Amino acid sequence: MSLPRVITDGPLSPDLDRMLHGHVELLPWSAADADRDDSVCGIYTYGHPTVDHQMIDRLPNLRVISNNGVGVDHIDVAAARQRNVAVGNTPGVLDGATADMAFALILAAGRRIVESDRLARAEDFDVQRPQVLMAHEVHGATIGIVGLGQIGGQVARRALGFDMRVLYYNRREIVDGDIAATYASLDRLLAESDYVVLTVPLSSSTTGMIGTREIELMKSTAVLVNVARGPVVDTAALTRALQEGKIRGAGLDVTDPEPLPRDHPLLSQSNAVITPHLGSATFETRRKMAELSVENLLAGLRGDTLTTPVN
Ligand SMILES: O=CC(=O)O
Repeated sequence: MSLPRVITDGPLSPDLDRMLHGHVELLPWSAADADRDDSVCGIYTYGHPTVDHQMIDRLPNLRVISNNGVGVDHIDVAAARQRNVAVGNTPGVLDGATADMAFALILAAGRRIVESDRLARAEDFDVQRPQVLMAHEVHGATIGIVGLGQIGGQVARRALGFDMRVLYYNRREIVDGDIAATYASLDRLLAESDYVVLTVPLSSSTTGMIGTREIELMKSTAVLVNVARGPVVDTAALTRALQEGKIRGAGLDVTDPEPLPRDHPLLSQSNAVITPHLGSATFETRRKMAELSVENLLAGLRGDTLTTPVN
């Protein structure tokens, strides 16, 4: 019996290869370039390849798009819905790892860890000078979480462990929430926070949410941390602000564009700590993401309800 055919952007991890073996026939992403392909029933997105309505239209027998990740800004979910194609993602399983990364960036940018590491390794480093690489404290500071969802909530829990005052901004205030966080307008949050952490999904309303005006509202000692999506921040405005010392630093797990071109000025800023989109990159979390996304894919191919459908 022939296996359902699924287009994917690989190479997939060995775990995923093992989980899919014997269940589906994998086709390379380039297979989607055909004018029309009646044989393809599924799309499995591993990185963040674009699935637009043209691609969906070229695959008339498509039943499911399963995304190995929570953000689905690269998938035209509305077009899929219109065609009755199920879309699945992996919410919940990566919140802790992504919040850990947010905190790693808070501490790294806040306490200048990367600069300190470079100094400790420098040829001419001899004795520690008293004023070298001074920073500001993380514990007891005010953190402003933009997007108190599942990941933002995990960031808040960690912040409370650091005795931080937690502000958050959402489109709507959370009533009866179980986290000791105070709702603030975005402007107030930006003005009062020492660490501003972005954990919102990318959408038309969050694209460019942090630009020149918003950065101007931030304290000159504040640090901006982005574990959401690069385009939530206006890269040119952030680069200028870091160059001019308008804010103290940035911790970025995501950038726009991603990756940054090798000659991008942001890469020369020592007050920016940049990691290449590794929020979920732990063995434990990636395993759970693989299991959930494969479960969604196989359910969709069978015509069953997905475990974690997008909306
Ligand atoms: O960026 C990571 C994800 O969307 O899961």
